[in-house]
Amino acid sequence: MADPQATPPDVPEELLALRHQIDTLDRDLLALINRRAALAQAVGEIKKKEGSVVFRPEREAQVIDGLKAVNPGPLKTESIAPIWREVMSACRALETPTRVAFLGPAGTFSEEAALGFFGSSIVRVPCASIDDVFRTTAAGAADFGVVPVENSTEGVVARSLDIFLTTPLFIIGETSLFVRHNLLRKENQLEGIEAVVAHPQALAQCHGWLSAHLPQVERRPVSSNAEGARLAALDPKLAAIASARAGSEYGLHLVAPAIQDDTHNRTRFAIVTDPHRHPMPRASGHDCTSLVVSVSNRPGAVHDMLVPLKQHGVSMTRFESRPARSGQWEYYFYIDLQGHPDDPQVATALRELRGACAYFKVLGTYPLDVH
Ligand SMILES: C=C(O[C@@H]1C=C(C(=O)O)C=C[C@H]1O)C(=O)O
Repeated sequence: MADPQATPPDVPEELLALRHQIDTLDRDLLALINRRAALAQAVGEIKKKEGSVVFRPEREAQVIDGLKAVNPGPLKTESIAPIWREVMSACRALETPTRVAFLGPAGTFSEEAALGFFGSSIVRVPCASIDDVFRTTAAGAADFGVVPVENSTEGVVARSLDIFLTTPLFIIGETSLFVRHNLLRKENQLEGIEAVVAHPQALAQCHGWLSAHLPQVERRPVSSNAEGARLAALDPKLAAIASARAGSEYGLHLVAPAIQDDTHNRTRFAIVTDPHRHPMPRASGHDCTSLVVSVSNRPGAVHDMLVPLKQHGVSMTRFESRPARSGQWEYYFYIDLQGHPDDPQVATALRELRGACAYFKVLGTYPLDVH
């Protein structure tokens, strides 16, 4: 039998020499990464003694920011974050396992977001619904939960925002994903599809394509896109809308790629945890603080509430309203501010803003998503 490692006779000398150098460097890299891992283990021992938590999102953000600032190239700066996230994920796993809950089953965009944020050295805890992600994390069966909060085409994920009002969990990180929807099916053709099964958000995000290419076909909402893919694997008359990863997970053909109406379709996710088990991240230098507030129903109340932000030079990067369901045309406002409550200006602005609100809750403070 031929040796798979043997070099074919027609490979030029020059290429062989370069590959030899790469092999040598890879061994050096491996040795260096192992030295890094041993240091992380030592950090883990100190944390164990102190009884402090392992995952430090602000430190990980600083590590990535610091490397991006000194990257000499030719490696692209956007390649730094995914590489080091994986390295740090593997190092962190030597300190303690990180259990992460997300909307399952395997193959969802939520799972992809969890892997993108924590790296792949995690214990995956797939959940049946967004509510279940919050419940599982609050009950301590997962250390962190990953929940979608907004989509660039469809707007807010209402269920997540509503749960934020009452959950004891808080946000310690954010991450976002380009969402590419594909039509997946057991048979590699568009003919003979009886129903397209997907999460209602995905059906909405592909409305234009479905109307143009499958106008007569039923659109059947299911709990997640990956659940749709699972169902499509069982019934050849069904087609799913899901990620290419879900397609390979369930053995489906990619009948039509990238069918979302908006090619820049992005979803933003929040990373939540239990404040009794995890402290609020410290300032990383590039932070975001999320709040939910309400004001009394009187003219000028919303304006007055925002004045302290302007006065103290704090920028607002998001302002979202949701009905308070009181039947009185009252609203909750979801606000993202730039900065950390340890910044004196942010602290003062928050104190004054709180004074102007009927309801005020800090949902979390965390390092901005680093790419
Ligand atoms: C090693 C540490 O623990 C974890 C792993 C990190 C890393 O691999 O660089 C950074 C922060 C923590 O999430 C640390 O706190 O420094």
